[in-house]
Amino acid sequence: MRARHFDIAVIGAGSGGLSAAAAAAQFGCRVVLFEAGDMGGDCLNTGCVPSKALIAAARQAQAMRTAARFGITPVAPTVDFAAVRAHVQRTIATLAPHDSQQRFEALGVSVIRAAAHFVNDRTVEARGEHYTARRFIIATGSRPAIPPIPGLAEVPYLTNETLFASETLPSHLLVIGGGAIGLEMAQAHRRLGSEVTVIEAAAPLAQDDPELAAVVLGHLAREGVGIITSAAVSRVSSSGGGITLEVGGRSITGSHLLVATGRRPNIEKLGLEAAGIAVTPRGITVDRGLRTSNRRAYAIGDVAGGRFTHEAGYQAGIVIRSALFGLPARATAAIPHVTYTDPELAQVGLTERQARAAHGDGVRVLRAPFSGNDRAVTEAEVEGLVKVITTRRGRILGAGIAGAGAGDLIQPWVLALQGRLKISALASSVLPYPTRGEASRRAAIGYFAGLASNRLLRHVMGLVSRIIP
Ligand SMILES: Cc1cc2nc3c(=O)[nH]c(=O)nc-3n(C[C@H](O)[C@H](O)[C@H](O)COP(=O)(O)OP(=O)(O)OC[C@H]3O[C@@H](n4cnc5c(N)ncnc54)[C@H](O)[C@@H]3O)c2cc1C
Ligand SMILES: NC(=O)c1ccc[n+]([C@@H]2O[C@H](COP(=O)([O-])OP(=O)(O)OC[C@H]3O[C@@H](n4cnc5c(N)ncnc54)[C@H](O)[C@@H]3O)[C@@H](O)[C@H]2O)c1
Repeated sequence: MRARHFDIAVIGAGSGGLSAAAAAAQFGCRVVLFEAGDMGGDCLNTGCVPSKALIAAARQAQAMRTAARFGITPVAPTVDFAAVRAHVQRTIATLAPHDSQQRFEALGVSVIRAAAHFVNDRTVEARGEHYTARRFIIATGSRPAIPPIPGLAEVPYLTNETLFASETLPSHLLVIGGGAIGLEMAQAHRRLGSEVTVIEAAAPLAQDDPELAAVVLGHLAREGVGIITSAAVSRVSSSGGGITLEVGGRSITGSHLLVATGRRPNIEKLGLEAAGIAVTPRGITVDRGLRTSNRRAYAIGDVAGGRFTHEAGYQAGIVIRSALFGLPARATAAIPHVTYTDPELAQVGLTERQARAAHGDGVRVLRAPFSGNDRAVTEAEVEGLVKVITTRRGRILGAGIAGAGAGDLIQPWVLALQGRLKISALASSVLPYPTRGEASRRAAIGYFAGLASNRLLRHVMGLVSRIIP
């Protein structure tokens, strides 16, 4: 069979694959892009976009309930779930053209709407045709990992792949898994009017700084999200339209069940063995330049152990630099992450625990609570804090923020880490008043608070005051 030849073949048109295909096409390469499902992948269709649209609707409902603190009569909102769902679907439709087949074809990319798999180390097959390429970029993403809980396979359960198409608001949503999906969706459903119970096997938000996570978890508890921690679900069953979980000797019954217990990389149907591409259960094995064990092939995004859309996009840039220009490129940037609960939880670089593990006691921990931030006070949203970890000499190791808008507020810290700025750069910046961002500067200034007790500095100041009376 004669193969069609390209410079770059990209498998998967999600966050990583689309970024890579667009960049390669813009540099004039002949690019083929394979997509087995919907253009845009998880993020657009069943991930970031619908989840954030649902969260936005839920925030409006909550604002109506809690308006009394501003002197406005609070009301119990009437939630028209079909209309909420329509808002979610409309949001996807609004953003879809950016990821569409038409847009990519206009960029010069050959888009093949079919599953692709390797037949040897330099050829993939899709819909019975062969395609060769100078370089391959595998960006096939991940899918929900379903735990082997007895009875689970026999009951109707939701995952992120089905949740946003669901037509009824659950009266009681059970959620297995207290990670990002579990808690974002738990709060959104609670605010829209569901009773919600989350069952987490270990600790919720375990990737984050416990001090910051506690701010979010405390808020969720006050809003009525039930979270059962360190608990294993031993059995799942359904009867009379309800779903029952056996958890630590007690039974909890809900109307719907969401399983949000992590991800599995999409590696099984790719013919990776034929291509000499090594894998582990965590995904395709890559080096720091994201190259696989087949030197013609790279892997990016969730299929290579990634977790976030911006991470997949960043990795696309790294492999394009390497594949097109042969430039040595390594994925070394600190990847921030944000959990879009309210309050939000954001982190970049090391948490306090990670910093102490790496640097021992040679770290400084700087904090600025939002209760001391004028804008937060005017908006009656004073929960949370900025927490920054530096070395003794003021090198920034990491920053975390729990509070309203944390995902936006973390951005100067991303820049600071990327640009290797010292804490003095943030402390000396002039920020507009009143903004929540001033809390970051306040935390940075905290680094210098210790200087007032520095004996040498006080001695010098004493001398100066004698010379210049
Ligand atoms: C509910 C939810 C909320 C999320 N929220 C956020 C968030 O707020 N912020 C954030 O940064 N991240 C978020 N994520 C994570 C984010 O969606 C993923 O990290 C991101 O989509 C990964 O991009 P990717 O390119 O690796 O994979 P995907 O975007 O999943 O794309 C993979 C594509 O490959 C296709 N494919 C698979 N196999 C083949 C094959 N053999 N041939 C052809 N095509 C194939 C699939 O159909 C899919 O379209 C969320 C995830 C979920 C589930
Ligand atoms: N805001 C964001 O950036 C965002 C939002 C949603 C999802 N995502 C990404 O999507 C992916 C999936 O998210 P997720 O929440 O499913 O995974 P996760 O890894 O964030 O959390 C899964 C949770 O489930 C728990 N768990 C596992 N097995 C369990 C069991 N049998 N019983 C009870 N609890 C169990 C784990 O201890 C963990 O806390 C992640 O990569 C995440 O980064 C990101």
